[in-house]
Amino acid sequence: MSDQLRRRDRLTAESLRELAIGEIDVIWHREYYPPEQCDAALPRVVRAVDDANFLLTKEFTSVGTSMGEVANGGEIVQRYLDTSADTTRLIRHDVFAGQQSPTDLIRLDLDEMWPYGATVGRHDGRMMLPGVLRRMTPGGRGRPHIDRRQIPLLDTYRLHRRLGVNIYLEVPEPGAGGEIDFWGSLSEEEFVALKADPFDYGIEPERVGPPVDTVLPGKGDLVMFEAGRMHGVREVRAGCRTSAACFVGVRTEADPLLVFA
Ligand SMILES: O=C(O)CCC(=O)C(=O)O
Ligand SMILES: [Fe+2]
Repeated sequence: MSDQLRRRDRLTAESLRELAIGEIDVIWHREYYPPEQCDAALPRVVRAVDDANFLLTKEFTSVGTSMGEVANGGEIVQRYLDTSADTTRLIRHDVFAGQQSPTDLIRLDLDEMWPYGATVGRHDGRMMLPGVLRRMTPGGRGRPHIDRRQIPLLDTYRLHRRLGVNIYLEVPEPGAGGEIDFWGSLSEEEFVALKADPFDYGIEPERVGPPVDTVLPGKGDLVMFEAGRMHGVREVRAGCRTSAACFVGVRTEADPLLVFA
């Protein structure tokens, strides 16, 4: 029996439904976002990421205060809600000026593909951040982690699943790192128990054994997966890895999908 992930190679209404109910594990849609548009936007993306002030980790940088930073609740939740609209305008109008951003494109597709549409997550009448831009430079990586559903800001939604959505604007040469690794099942509680520091987002790869499957995304590719399955990004050894990302919260099939980042 193989532990390999069950994949689809197009984002369609059907593959989205399969991923949302756990019949498949990954949608890897090559060149979902046109590679020439990646190249056109990249200089402004890099500038925005360089100007950002991201606190979660030194392993990558990100534009906007993101959900990962508010996983433990506290005062930063207000900053998250206070900055989400400005960050969204910055990404849409300054960074992707005159060009559709990957996270706007995915929101439209999800809204049209899901039977009850997709909407930005809200909290106390304010919008969550619907997308981020992320960058890893040489030495950057994402240690194995689970993106939890049971965190203060998401609790009231009682999500069944939390899907990670990434569109890659720039990738290292093959062989230079940046692969996404996936591990087998581990519950949120088991993951939290494994973490040495509750405020750290992930754990050291040495502690979790070999992955069950790996994806090496190319420029423009969309990779969408159940983020409740432990995953991580291998160290970038040369070149840079830049992505637009969000999460999709799944409730029942009759509820709109929720987009947040
Ligand atoms: O950058 C990636 O490929 C994966 C990022 C990640 O951890 C996620 O989307 O949850
Ligand atoms: Fe993640």
